[in-house]
Amino acid sequence: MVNDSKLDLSTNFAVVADIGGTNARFGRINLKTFELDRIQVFPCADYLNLTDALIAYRDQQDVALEHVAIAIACPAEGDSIQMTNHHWQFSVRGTREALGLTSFIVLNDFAAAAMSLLTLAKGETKKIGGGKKIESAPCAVLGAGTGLGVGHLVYLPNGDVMPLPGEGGHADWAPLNEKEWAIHEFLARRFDGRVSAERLLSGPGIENLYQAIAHYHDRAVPPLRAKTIGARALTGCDAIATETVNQFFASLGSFAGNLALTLNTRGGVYIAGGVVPKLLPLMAGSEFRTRFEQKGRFCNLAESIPCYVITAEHAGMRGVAQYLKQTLRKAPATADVD
Ligand SMILES: Nc1ncnc2c1ncn2[C@@H]1O[C@H](COP(=O)(O)OP(=O)(O)OP(=O)(O)O)[C@@H](O)[C@H]1O
Repeated sequence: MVNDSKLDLSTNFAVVADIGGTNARFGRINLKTFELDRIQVFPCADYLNLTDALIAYRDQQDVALEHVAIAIACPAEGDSIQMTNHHWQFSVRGTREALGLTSFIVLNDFAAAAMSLLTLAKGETKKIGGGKKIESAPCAVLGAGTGLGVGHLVYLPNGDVMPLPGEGGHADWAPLNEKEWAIHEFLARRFDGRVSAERLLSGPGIENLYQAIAHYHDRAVPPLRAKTIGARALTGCDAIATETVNQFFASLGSFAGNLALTLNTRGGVYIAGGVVPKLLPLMAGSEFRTRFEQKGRFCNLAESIPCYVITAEHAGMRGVAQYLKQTLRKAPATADVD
């Protein structure tokens, strides 16, 4: 997290954003009520840089750019920010000065996704399979979008929560059967000998999987966008697309189960990102949960941990707002922000 900031309890509104490799989502948060309004989504590809996108948002929504807090899909630890799956890069201080901002806070997008878990109402998640959530136990959140994001949320003894961002989407992918080894071999040739989980478990990953599975069956297929593959799988008109989505969910289950074991996430494993909600009708019949639980001597632990797909709108921006809420609460209080 980078905080170039004079945000305090006297502030009324902040602009918040959730910047992914494909979509930049903006909104305005009321810092007294924590309500989000003036929401607008821009394709990142339409803007040269973040500053231009922020200016377009300001002009189209008639909001003041004074306090800005963003979640972005890359490490956010120093002044220099470079997106992983898009060309935008900027200096935190340079952006604050160029836009004349009073405060500018930059979070990793999965730190925000982790904070968003605190805001989820009952109807905003869909449970996949069994297991029972233990309140205040660690949670994991992963999200397939342009990339594969990973974060965790832990509860501290003083009642605060701490989001733990990371780069878990870039951990090695582990094949588990003969077909997966063939997929691994195909993708290793494409990606310089190493296959990270993101190479399968993302929108571009679905496109890679489609080619790899066609190759496994000795079939020639055209390069298709993830959206088309997803649509074909949903209608059942393309057997390779159906197999691709099934493979996607099987590997997502294995990966989610690895996160559950790594941090003993008895608070649950949550699935964010734009891809899974679009393919949700195919998830229940997939191998997702079987593979989540297939953890050898620790299958009982995996079985006890629930999985949820986040179906809430704008969870990333809500996560940024939740982060601001916790930060402001800790500031020396002269006013009530709740
Ligand atoms: N119907 C669909 N089925 C499968 N994938 C889809 C579908 N529609 C869009 N996608 C893929 O979803 C991805 C974009 O997802 P999302 O909106 O979560 O991205 P993002 O938040 O900008 O990215 P990130 O945060 O991962 O950098 C694109 O790779 C796109 O190809």
